[in-house]
Amino acid sequence: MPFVLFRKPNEEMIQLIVNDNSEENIFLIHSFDNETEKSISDKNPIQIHQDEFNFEFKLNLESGENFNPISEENYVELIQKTIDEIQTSETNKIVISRIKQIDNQCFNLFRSFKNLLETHPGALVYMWHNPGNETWIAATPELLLSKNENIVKTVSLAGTKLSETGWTSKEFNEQQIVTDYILENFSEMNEVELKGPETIQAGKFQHLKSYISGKIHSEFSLEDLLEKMHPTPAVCGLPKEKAFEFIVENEGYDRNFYAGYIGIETESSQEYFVNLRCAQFYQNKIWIYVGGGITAESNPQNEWNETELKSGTILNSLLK
Ligand SMILES: C=C(O[C@@H]1C=C(C(=O)O)C=C[C@H]1O)C(=O)O
Repeated sequence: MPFVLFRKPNEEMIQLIVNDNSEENIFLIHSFDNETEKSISDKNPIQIHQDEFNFEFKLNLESGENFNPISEENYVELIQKTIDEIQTSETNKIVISRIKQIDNQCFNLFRSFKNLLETHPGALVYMWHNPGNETWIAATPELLLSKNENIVKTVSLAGTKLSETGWTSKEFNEQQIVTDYILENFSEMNEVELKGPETIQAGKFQHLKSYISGKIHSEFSLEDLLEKMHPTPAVCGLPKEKAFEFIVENEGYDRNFYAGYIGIETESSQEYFVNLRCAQFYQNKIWIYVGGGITAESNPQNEWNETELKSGTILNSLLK
Protein backbone atom coordinates (compact mmCIF):
# COMPACT_ATOMS: atom_id res chain seq x y z
CA MET A 1 0.00 0.00 0.00
CA PRO A 2 1.52 3.38 -0.97
CA PHE A 3 2.08 5.72 1.95
CA VAL A 4 3.76 9.01 2.72
CA LEU A 5 5.07 10.52 5.93
CA PHE A 6 5.56 14.27 5.91
CA ARG A 7 6.12 17.22 8.20
CA LYS A 8 5.56 20.77 7.06
CA PRO A 9 8.14 23.56 7.64
CA ASN A 10 8.32 24.82 11.23
CA GLU A 11 5.81 22.27 12.51
CA GLU A 12 6.34 19.32 14.83
CA MET A 13 3.55 16.98 13.81
CA ILE A 14 4.22 14.33 11.21
CA GLN A 15 1.29 13.18 9.12
CA LEU A 16 0.93 9.66 7.82
CA ILE A 17 -1.17 9.23 4.71
CA VAL A 18 -1.96 5.66 3.71
CA ASN A 19 -3.82 5.57 0.44
CA ASP A 20 -7.56 4.91 0.69
CA ASN A 21 -8.49 6.71 -2.56
CA SER A 22 -10.88 8.94 -0.61
CA GLU A 23 -9.70 12.11 -2.45
CA GLU A 24 -9.53 13.81 0.93
CA ASN A 25 -6.17 14.99 2.31
CA ILE A 26 -4.22 14.51 -0.88
CA PHE A 27 -0.45 14.21 -1.18
CA LEU A 28 0.84 14.39 -4.74
CA ILE A 29 4.16 14.19 -6.48
CA HIS A 30 4.51 15.84 -9.90
CA SER A 31 7.44 15.39 -12.29
CA PHE A 32 9.73 18.17 -13.54
CA ASP A 33 8.62 17.64 -17.14
CA ASN A 34 4.87 17.68 -16.29
CA GLU A 35 4.50 14.18 -17.74
CA THR A 36 3.78 12.27 -14.50
CA GLU A 37 1.73 12.98 -11.41
CA LYS A 38 0.99 10.44 -8.68
CA SER A 39 -1.25 11.09 -5.73
CA ILE A 40 -2.50 9.35 -2.64
CA SER A 41 -5.21 10.39 -0.21
CA ASP A 42 -6.49 9.46 3.21
CA LYS A 43 -9.77 10.36 4.90
CA ASN A 44 -8.15 10.12 8.34
CA PRO A 45 -4.41 10.86 8.27
CA ILE A 46 -2.60 9.81 11.43
CA GLN A 47 -0.66 12.52 13.28
CA ILE A 48 2.50 11.68 15.19
CA HIS A 49 4.72 14.10 17.12
CA GLN A 50 8.21 13.97 15.63
CA ASP A 51 9.78 13.31 19.06
CA GLU A 52 7.64 10.19 19.35
CA PHE A 53 8.25 8.89 15.87
CA ASN A 54 9.82 5.41 16.07
CA PHE A 55 8.74 3.38 13.01
CA GLU A 56 11.12 0.49 12.52
CA PHE A 57 9.68 -1.99 10.00
CA LYS A 58 11.59 -3.04 6.90
CA LEU A 59 10.52 -1.78 3.50
CA ASN A 60 10.94 -3.72 0.30
CA LEU A 61 12.81 -1.45 -2.05
CA GLU A 62 13.16 -1.80 -5.80
CA SER A 63 16.49 -2.82 -7.28
CA GLY A 64 17.56 0.11 -9.40
CA GLU A 65 18.44 0.03 -13.06
CA ASN A 66 22.07 0.45 -14.12
CA PHE A 67 23.05 4.05 -14.37
CA ASN A 68 26.35 5.80 -14.94
CA PRO A 69 26.35 9.18 -13.22
CA ILE A 70 28.18 12.06 -14.90
CA SER A 71 31.83 12.48 -13.83
CA GLU A 72 33.19 15.66 -12.25
CA GLU A 73 35.16 16.40 -15.43
CA ASN A 74 32.14 16.03 -17.69
CA TYR A 75 29.95 18.05 -15.35
CA VAL A 76 32.43 20.93 -15.34
CA GLU A 77 32.44 20.75 -19.16
CA LEU A 78 28.64 20.78 -19.24
CA ILE A 79 28.58 23.88 -17.05
CA GLN A 80 31.06 25.61 -19.40
CA LYS A 81 28.82 24.69 -22.36
CA THR A 82 25.85 26.16 -20.44
CA ILE A 83 27.73 29.41 -19.76
CA ASP A 84 28.64 29.64 -23.47
CA GLU A 85 24.97 29.10 -24.38
CA ILE A 86 23.89 31.89 -22.01
CA GLN A 87 26.53 34.26 -23.37
CA THR A 88 25.60 33.66 -27.00
CA SER A 89 21.79 33.33 -26.83
CA GLU A 90 18.92 35.23 -25.26
CA THR A 91 18.87 32.79 -22.31
CA ASN A 92 19.73 34.44 -18.96
CA LYS A 93 19.79 31.49 -16.62
CA ILE A 94 19.75 27.69 -16.90
CA VAL A 95 19.60 25.31 -13.94
CA ILE A 96 21.82 22.25 -14.45
CA SER A 97 21.68 19.17 -12.29
CA ARG A 98 22.95 15.63 -11.88
CA ILE A 99 22.52 12.45 -9.89
CA LYS A 100 25.10 11.55 -7.25
CA GLN A 101 24.95 7.78 -6.82
CA ILE A 102 26.02 6.08 -3.60
CA ASP A 103 25.77 2.52 -2.28
CA ASN A 104 22.84 1.80 -0.03
CA GLN A 105 24.74 0.26 2.86
CA CYS A 106 21.57 -0.96 4.55
CA PHE A 107 20.57 2.54 5.56
CA ASN A 108 17.42 2.67 7.64
CA LEU A 109 14.91 4.90 5.89
CA PHE A 110 12.84 5.72 8.96
CA ARG A 111 15.84 6.63 11.12
CA SER A 112 17.27 8.73 8.27
CA PHE A 113 13.88 10.43 7.84
CA LYS A 114 13.77 11.24 11.56
CA ASN A 115 17.28 12.63 11.37
CA LEU A 116 16.24 14.86 8.44
CA LEU A 117 13.26 16.13 10.45
CA GLU A 118 15.50 17.13 13.34
CA THR A 119 18.25 18.75 11.29
CA HIS A 120 15.92 20.63 8.88
CA PRO A 121 13.15 22.22 10.97
CA GLY A 122 12.42 24.85 8.29
CA ALA A 123 11.97 22.34 5.46
CA LEU A 124 9.14 20.21 4.17
CA VAL A 125 10.46 16.75 5.03
CA TYR A 126 8.77 13.74 3.48
CA MET A 127 9.23 10.08 2.76
CA TRP A 128 7.18 8.62 -0.09
CA HIS A 129 6.96 4.85 -0.53
CA ASN A 130 5.09 3.39 -3.46
CA PRO A 131 5.76 -0.37 -3.33
CA GLY A 132 6.88 -1.86 -6.63
CA ASN A 133 7.46 1.63 -8.00
CA GLU A 134 9.52 4.21 -6.16
CA THR A 135 10.73 5.48 -2.79
CA TRP A 136 11.75 9.10 -2.30
CA ILE A 137 12.94 11.12 0.65
CA ALA A 138 13.56 14.90 0.83
CA ALA A 139 14.00 18.00 2.96
CA THR A 140 13.06 20.84 0.65
CA PRO A 141 13.44 24.49 1.66
CA GLU A 142 11.36 25.84 -1.24
CA LEU A 143 7.66 26.68 -1.25
CA LEU A 144 6.23 26.81 -4.77
CA LEU A 145 2.73 28.09 -3.93
CA SER A 146 0.28 28.09 -1.08
CA LYS A 147 -3.35 29.19 -0.99
CA ASN A 148 -5.26 29.83 2.18
CA GLU A 149 -8.64 31.54 1.84
CA ASN A 150 -7.98 34.41 -0.58
CA ILE A 151 -4.22 34.76 0.00
CA VAL A 152 -1.65 33.17 -2.28
CA LYS A 153 1.98 32.99 -1.21
CA THR A 154 5.27 31.94 -2.67
CA VAL A 155 9.00 32.49 -2.22
CA SER A 156 11.87 33.35 -4.50
CA LEU A 157 14.77 31.16 -3.46
CA ALA A 158 18.17 31.10 -5.16
CA GLY A 159 21.86 31.72 -4.52
CA THR A 160 23.85 29.27 -2.42
CA LYS A 161 26.86 29.80 -0.16
CA LEU A 162 28.48 28.60 3.01
CA SER A 163 27.76 30.64 6.15
CA GLU A 164 31.37 31.89 6.41
CA THR A 165 31.45 33.70 3.04
CA GLY A 166 29.59 36.80 1.80
CA TRP A 167 27.04 37.25 -1.00
CA THR A 168 28.24 38.67 -4.32
CA SER A 169 26.30 40.33 -7.14
CA LYS A 170 26.21 36.93 -8.92
CA GLU A 171 23.85 35.45 -6.31
CA PHE A 172 21.74 38.61 -6.06
CA ASN A 173 21.28 38.62 -9.86
CA GLU A 174 20.45 34.93 -9.91
CA GLN A 175 17.79 35.41 -7.25
CA GLN A 176 16.39 38.59 -8.84
CA ILE A 177 15.64 36.61 -12.02
CA VAL A 178 13.38 34.32 -9.97
CA THR A 179 11.72 37.23 -8.13
CA ASP A 180 10.96 39.10 -11.39
CA TYR A 181 9.44 35.95 -12.88
CA ILE A 182 7.16 35.43 -9.89
CA LEU A 183 6.09 39.09 -9.77
CA GLU A 184 5.11 38.86 -13.43
CA ASN A 185 2.94 35.82 -12.66
CA PHE A 186 1.41 37.58 -9.65
CA SER A 187 0.73 40.81 -11.59
CA GLU A 188 -3.01 40.24 -11.92
CA MET A 189 -3.47 39.76 -8.19
CA ASN A 190 -4.40 42.51 -5.74
CA GLU A 191 -2.22 43.90 -2.95
CA VAL A 192 0.93 42.11 -4.06
CA GLU A 193 3.62 42.29 -1.38
CA LEU A 194 7.33 41.57 -1.68
CA LYS A 195 9.58 41.14 1.34
CA GLY A 196 13.33 40.45 1.19
CA PRO A 197 15.67 39.07 0.07
CA GLU A 198 16.98 37.74 3.34
CA THR A 199 19.52 35.05 4.13
CA ILE A 200 18.10 31.73 5.25
CA GLN A 201 19.82 28.61 6.55
CA ALA A 202 19.21 25.30 4.75
CA GLY A 203 21.19 22.70 6.67
CA LYS A 204 24.87 23.61 6.46
CA PHE A 205 24.52 26.34 3.83
CA GLN A 206 22.50 29.44 3.03
CA HIS A 207 20.21 30.83 0.33
CA LEU A 208 18.69 34.19 -0.56
CA LYS A 209 14.94 34.18 -0.05
CA SER A 210 12.17 36.71 -0.75
CA TYR A 211 8.55 36.31 0.27
CA ILE A 212 5.77 37.23 -2.19
CA SER A 213 2.05 37.25 -1.54
CA GLY A 214 -1.10 38.48 -3.22
CA LYS A 215 -4.87 38.57 -2.84
CA ILE A 216 -6.86 36.67 -5.42
CA HIS A 217 -10.03 37.76 -7.21
CA SER A 218 -13.08 35.79 -8.29
CA GLU A 219 -11.75 34.49 -11.64
CA PHE A 220 -8.53 33.30 -10.12
CA SER A 221 -7.49 29.70 -10.84
CA LEU A 222 -4.76 28.09 -8.75
CA GLU A 223 -4.26 25.42 -11.42
CA ASP A 224 -3.48 28.09 -14.03
CA LEU A 225 -1.01 29.82 -11.71
CA LEU A 226 0.66 26.52 -10.85
CA GLU A 227 1.05 25.78 -14.53
CA LYS A 228 2.61 29.19 -15.15
CA MET A 229 4.90 29.02 -12.14
CA HIS A 230 6.27 25.51 -12.60
CA PRO A 231 9.09 25.11 -13.32
CA THR A 232 10.32 28.45 -11.97
CA PRO A 233 13.74 29.87 -12.91
CA ALA A 234 14.93 28.50 -9.54
CA VAL A 235 14.96 25.00 -11.07
CA CYS A 236 14.67 25.52 -14.85
CA GLY A 237 15.76 28.94 -16.15
CA LEU A 238 14.74 31.92 -18.20
CA PRO A 239 13.22 32.06 -20.77
CA LYS A 240 11.54 28.91 -19.47
CA GLU A 241 11.03 27.05 -22.77
CA LYS A 242 14.58 27.65 -24.03
CA ALA A 243 16.10 26.62 -20.69
CA PHE A 244 13.87 23.52 -20.55
CA GLU A 245 14.98 22.47 -24.06
CA PHE A 246 18.63 22.93 -23.16
CA ILE A 247 18.22 20.86 -20.00
CA VAL A 248 16.49 17.97 -21.75
CA GLU A 249 19.06 17.93 -24.56
CA ASN A 250 22.16 18.26 -22.41
CA GLU A 251 21.78 16.93 -18.88
CA GLY A 252 21.79 13.34 -20.11
CA TYR A 253 19.42 11.88 -17.54
CA ASP A 254 15.75 12.00 -16.56
CA ARG A 255 15.03 14.35 -13.64
CA ASN A 256 11.88 12.39 -12.86
CA PHE A 257 10.32 13.95 -9.70
CA TYR A 258 13.42 16.02 -8.86
CA ALA A 259 12.68 19.74 -9.41
CA GLY A 260 9.04 18.79 -9.88
CA TYR A 261 6.67 19.58 -7.05
CA ILE A 262 4.95 18.08 -4.05
CA GLY A 263 1.31 18.99 -3.35
CA ILE A 264 -0.51 18.85 -0.03
CA GLU A 265 -4.21 19.51 -0.53
CA THR A 266 -6.89 19.56 2.14
CA GLU A 267 -10.40 20.96 2.22
CA SER A 268 -9.15 24.33 3.47
CA SER A 269 -5.68 24.78 1.97
CA GLN A 270 -3.41 23.91 -0.92
CA GLU A 271 0.35 23.93 -0.61
CA TYR A 272 2.99 23.05 -3.17
CA PHE A 273 6.72 22.67 -2.59
CA VAL A 274 9.55 22.34 -5.10
CA ASN A 275 11.01 18.85 -4.83
CA LEU A 276 14.64 19.60 -3.95
CA ARG A 277 17.30 18.09 -1.66
CA CYS A 278 15.75 14.75 -2.48
CA ALA A 279 16.88 11.21 -3.14
CA GLN A 280 15.48 8.04 -4.58
CA PHE A 281 16.15 4.87 -2.61
CA TYR A 282 16.85 1.48 -4.12
CA GLN A 283 17.80 -1.79 -2.46
CA ASN A 284 21.48 -1.45 -3.38
CA LYS A 285 21.93 2.25 -4.18
CA ILE A 286 20.69 5.74 -3.56
CA TRP A 287 20.36 8.49 -6.16
CA ILE A 288 20.79 11.97 -4.74
CA TYR A 289 19.54 14.69 -7.10
CA VAL A 290 21.42 18.01 -7.02
CA GLY A 291 21.67 21.10 -9.20
CA GLY A 292 22.37 24.79 -9.33
CA GLY A 293 21.47 27.90 -11.30
CA ILE A 294 23.96 28.89 -14.01
CA THR A 295 24.32 32.48 -15.22
CA ALA A 296 26.96 34.22 -17.35
CA GLU A 297 28.98 34.86 -14.17
CA SER A 298 29.12 31.23 -12.98
CA ASN A 299 32.37 29.37 -12.40
CA PRO A 300 32.16 25.70 -13.56
CA GLN A 301 34.27 24.18 -10.77
CA ASN A 302 32.35 26.13 -8.11
CA GLU A 303 29.12 24.75 -9.55
CA TRP A 304 30.35 21.17 -9.13
CA ASN A 305 31.36 22.03 -5.55
CA GLU A 306 27.92 23.51 -4.92
CA THR A 307 26.19 20.29 -5.99
CA GLU A 308 28.52 18.27 -3.73
CA LEU A 309 27.57 20.59 -0.87
CA LYS A 310 23.85 20.22 -1.61
CA SER A 311 24.13 16.42 -1.66
CA GLY A 312 25.12 16.73 2.00
CA THR A 313 21.50 17.37 3.00
CA ILE A 314 20.66 13.73 2.26
CA LEU A 315 24.13 12.24 2.69
CA ASN A 316 24.60 13.59 6.21
CA SER A 317 21.17 12.41 7.30
CA LEU A 318 21.68 8.73 6.46
CA LEU A 319 21.63 6.38 9.45
CA LYS A 320 21.82 2.61 9.67
C1 LIG B 1 18.49 23.27 -7.92
C2 LIG B 1 18.60 23.23 -6.58
O1 LIG B 1 18.37 24.31 -5.77
C3 LIG B 1 17.91 25.54 -6.29
C4 LIG B 1 19.02 26.33 -6.82
C5 LIG B 1 19.71 27.21 -6.02
C6 LIG B 1 20.96 27.91 -6.55
O2 LIG B 1 21.25 27.78 -7.73
O3 LIG B 1 21.68 28.56 -5.78
C7 LIG B 1 19.27 27.49 -4.73
C8 LIG B 1 18.10 26.99 -4.28
C9 LIG B 1 17.19 26.25 -5.15
O4 LIG B 1 16.27 27.12 -5.71
C10 LIG B 1 18.96 21.98 -5.88
O5 LIG B 1 19.00 21.99 -4.64
O6 LIG B 1 19.16 20.94 -6.53
